[in-house]
Amino acid sequence: MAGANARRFFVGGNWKMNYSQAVLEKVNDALGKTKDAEADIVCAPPALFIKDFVSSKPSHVQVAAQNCYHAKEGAFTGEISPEMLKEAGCTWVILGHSERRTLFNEDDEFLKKKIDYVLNKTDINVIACIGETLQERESGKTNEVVERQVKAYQEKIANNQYDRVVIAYEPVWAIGTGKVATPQQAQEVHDHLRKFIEKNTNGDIAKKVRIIYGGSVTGASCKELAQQADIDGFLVGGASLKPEFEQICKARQN
Ligand SMILES: O=C[C@H](O)COP(=O)(O)O
Repeated sequence: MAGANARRFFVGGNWKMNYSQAVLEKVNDALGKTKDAEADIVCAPPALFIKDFVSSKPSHVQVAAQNCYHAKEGAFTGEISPEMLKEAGCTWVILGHSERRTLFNEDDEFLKKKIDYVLNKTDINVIACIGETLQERESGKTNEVVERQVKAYQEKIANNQYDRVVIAYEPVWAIGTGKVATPQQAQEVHDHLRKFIEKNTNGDIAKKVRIIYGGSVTGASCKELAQQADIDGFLVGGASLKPEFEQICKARQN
């Protein structure tokens, strides 16, 4: 596999359903100190507050939505289209987060429609999430599960669209639990995923595609994870709302 440095470090901050004026100010303060970070930094506020973030964030930070629907407009109560997100200032969207899969029953078939629409009808980029549950890991099914989830996305990603996609490996048992995967556990899955992507595409794409890790990443755990050959960044939940997000954005540097 290519050295990790061939791929630009990527750090996503998923605010989930958390927001207040004080949080916005705190996050912008931390982000203001990341101008020298050698990383793509992309934050995802709750949809209602995207515009507030767009008008207050530092210019080097990009904006993501946490979800979208696979149509431009219409009778889809409660949904938001990628076109609307773009108009609000988003250049990325998170798809298939485990909370969407588990709490809102989004399955691979549904997510295929979303990634297909976003990649082929808009120029928005995708953070495509995957990850196994604790039960799946304990019964030795991790690789099988992540392969199935990645394969579903891959059915809709053309070879020339991989630069618009970041794969986020987020073991469900590590999300919001404080139980971060060990660097070795994460590297093992990332390496497996890269080889799997290569099998379905080619070596060039596999070398270039970014695979990031998510699940209880903190300022304390980010450094060793960032040193792993196939970990190209992070998708951060809780810590993306704290001053330590600066440290996470610079995990490869310090
Ligand atoms: O999207 C982010 C992940 O769900 C990780 O969340 P966490 O860092 O709070 O565990």
